[in-house]
Amino acid sequence: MSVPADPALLRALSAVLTPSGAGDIVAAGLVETLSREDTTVSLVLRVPPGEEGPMTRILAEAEAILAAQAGVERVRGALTAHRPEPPPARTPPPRLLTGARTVIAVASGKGGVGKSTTAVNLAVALARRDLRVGLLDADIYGPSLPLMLGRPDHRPQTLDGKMLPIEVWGLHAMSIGFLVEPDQALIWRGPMVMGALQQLMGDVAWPELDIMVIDLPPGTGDAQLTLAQRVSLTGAVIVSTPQDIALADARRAAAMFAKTQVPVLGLVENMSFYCCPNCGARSEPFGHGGARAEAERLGIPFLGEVPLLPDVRASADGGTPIAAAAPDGVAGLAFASLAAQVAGMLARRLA
Ligand SMILES: Nc1ncnc2c1ncn2[C@@H]1O[C@H](COP(=O)(O)OP(=O)(O)OP(=O)(O)O)[C@@H](O)[C@H]1O
Repeated sequence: MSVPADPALLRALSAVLTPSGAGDIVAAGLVETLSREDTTVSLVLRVPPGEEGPMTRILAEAEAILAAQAGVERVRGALTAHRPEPPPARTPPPRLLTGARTVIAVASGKGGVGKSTTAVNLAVALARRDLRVGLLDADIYGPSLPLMLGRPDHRPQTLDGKMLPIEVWGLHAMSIGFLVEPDQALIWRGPMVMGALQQLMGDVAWPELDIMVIDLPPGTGDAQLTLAQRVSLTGAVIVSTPQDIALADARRAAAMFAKTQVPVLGLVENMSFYCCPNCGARSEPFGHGGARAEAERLGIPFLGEVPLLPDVRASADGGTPIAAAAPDGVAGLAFASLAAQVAGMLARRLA
């Protein structure tokens, strides 16, 4: 059976430039089909009008790149004539959050893996690197940021019709949780979801920021896709626990970002191992190494392991993120390392 090829192959193809040299063939939409059957990969490239000559060379280049990928033994490449131009699309709605130089989404395929914990601590660790950092809790189904930041009862002030983000732990933060009563069940119907997200992004007086960290809702549904389309995401960090079931969901999240052409900055393994707070002994209740192996399989960076520590939960519940409460502890250092890698990957955009 033929299946869509994994995101690593698509990423490999993005090294091939278009005939004009402006952009790559993936971003330019020239990859018509990329599928895989066991060790055989099939590739069909679309020929833009008048580019038949250079596209033959580009197809050969793309075939050579695919043939060099792990697990690929045979590549079947073909060119196809250009499609008729689609009717002019309606003007797309304006992009949101344009005041941030970079925007990264923290995502998970599954709830409860520590996505919000990672987003908050990553944001705090980035702010500790003297970056101007925003944190947007877009997890409209279960906003946990107000509690994790120690401001469960905060209500935003407004200035000139826009809400002011809260300033806490060196961050500028906003959450849907600041707008609804605590414990109020958030049951959103489709159009309301985008309305709420639009409000969080467009109706807030965000200052100029180096990095906006968005805590996405868990899963790979409409809210995540819409957000990826409305915000120019610089990249995504995927959080998983080591179990196979969480990793399968992480894989789905990676595929979603590949589909929306958002680069995945890497995979973080949360609750990776347990450190006994008394004796410091290490154990691995959920197994170990799964996320690293999965990252390798997907061809994305592995961004490190965050330990399962009672202090991480206690400090989140107590409103002081562990990256601020104990930056030199084992979890604080894990988040500092994550922040250093993310800042490194964004360095060109932040220079
Ligand atoms: N490394 C860790 N060590 C100990 N507790 C953790 C760790 N990471 C997360 N937790 C705890 O696990 C619970 C779930 O974490 P969190 O809310 O961050 O998950 P989530 O993936 O954002 O969930 P959802 O998206 O469903 O809200 C919280 O109580 C949090 O304090």
